[in-house]
Amino acid sequence: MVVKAALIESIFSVLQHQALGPEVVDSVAMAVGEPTGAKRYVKGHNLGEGTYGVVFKAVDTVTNRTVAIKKIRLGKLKEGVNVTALREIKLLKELQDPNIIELMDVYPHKSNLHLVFEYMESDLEAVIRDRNIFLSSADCKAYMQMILKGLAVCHKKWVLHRDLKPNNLLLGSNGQLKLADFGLARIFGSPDRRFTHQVFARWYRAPELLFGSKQYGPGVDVWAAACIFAELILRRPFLQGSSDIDQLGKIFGVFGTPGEAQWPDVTSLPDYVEYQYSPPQSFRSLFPQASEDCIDLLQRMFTYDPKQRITAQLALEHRYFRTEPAPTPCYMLRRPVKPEVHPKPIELLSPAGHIVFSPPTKTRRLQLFGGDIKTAGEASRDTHAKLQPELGTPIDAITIPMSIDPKTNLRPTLNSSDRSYLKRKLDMDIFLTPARR
Ligand SMILES: Nc1ncnc2c1ncn2[C@@H]1O[C@H](COP(=O)(O)OP(=O)(O)OP(=O)(O)O)[C@@H](O)[C@H]1O
Repeated sequence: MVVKAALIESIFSVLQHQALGPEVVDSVAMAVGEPTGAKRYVKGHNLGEGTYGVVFKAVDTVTNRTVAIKKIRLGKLKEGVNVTALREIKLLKELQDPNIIELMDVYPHKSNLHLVFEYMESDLEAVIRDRNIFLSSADCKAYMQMILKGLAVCHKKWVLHRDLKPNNLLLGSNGQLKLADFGLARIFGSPDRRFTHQVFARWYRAPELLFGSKQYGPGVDVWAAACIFAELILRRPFLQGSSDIDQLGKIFGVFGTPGEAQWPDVTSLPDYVEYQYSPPQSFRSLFPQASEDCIDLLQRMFTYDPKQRITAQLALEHRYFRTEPAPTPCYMLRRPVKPEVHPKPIELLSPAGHIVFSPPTKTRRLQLFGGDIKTAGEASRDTHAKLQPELGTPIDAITIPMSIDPKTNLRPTLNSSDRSYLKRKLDMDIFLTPARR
């Protein structure tokens, strides 16, 4: 690990005093002997932009490895410090595991902090969306096992990820899945510790969060993992609410409105409101192709009462992972078709006649402009229809229902007011509550 603990600690202590700016951070780096951080990497193209910063591809000239560098503005003195980066560094330092993204280096440059990660080829969302990939039950089992292994490690170290979703599950060239994007992660453990409930992209939010719980635990990550499990099986996001209230409505429409017997504390949650009674649907009807073991595990992960919801560790020990078929070895998992490998960029024609090129690596940011908005499923079908002759492979008979909210054409993520609320909240949290070691 190239990360210089001393450097990071120095940055932490400098930033914790808040009276100092980015120039001081640079001089701290010099003092601990790493003035050439930025010079070590040859910058490549942008890989994408997340809520907290731009990520670009680069080559490490010392090791010759390809890396991904996340550039995060440290912020001006009067704006306060961007604690997201600090949080991510601090937690990733403690979490080293084959199923968790490796933070290889950290360096300040100008007024930005750069986090250097191992480069990952793709993500689980690209797999789920790629209609050329048939996901067998052994493949789904392999992905779930890797997700739960990564989560179990986080929870064992008292870390909640709080932003699990398919595009935060990155895939290496050997098919290995790794949990990434720890910008919203938090230390948990103290029973009276109160957290913000504005975490997770809506479709992956546990019902206790939607009812405003501030004293939640690792069950929120298990619920999100269950949503991803269902998404792998169905090949579409499972519970696609268009607002928080609608999200709860979608959950209750599927699993039934919870009563006190099923979830004893539900009525005392801060934002609890009574919903009209809906009966539960049977898991068998929701997942007709799934095995009994698979359904049993899904049911345990989708348990309403967070206290009774299965833990990531116990989920890993569930018989689903011990019975046939065995999880596919990761190097045998099919990788999504990368747009770069096509002879020409993927084209999507908008109704108004504009040619819209898909982003080089990130189909999930797909947004059409001019005229009607297509669903991602329609766009994906168009894309494949165009590519089929070039690929030479017939799009087989598997019919995969693909639907993303047709109104927005996008997966919901945190909105800007959520983000500024979070930023204020997290700024306070990190300086007021020392992390558990
Ligand atoms: N280690 C990595 N290797 C390759 N690409 C990466 C890596 N880390 C991030 N990326 C890519 O960089 C882009 C931005 O990632 P980032 O984690 O900052 O945000 P995000 O997950 O896309 O969005 P959000 O912040 O809203 O969750 C994404 O396209 C992501 O796939």
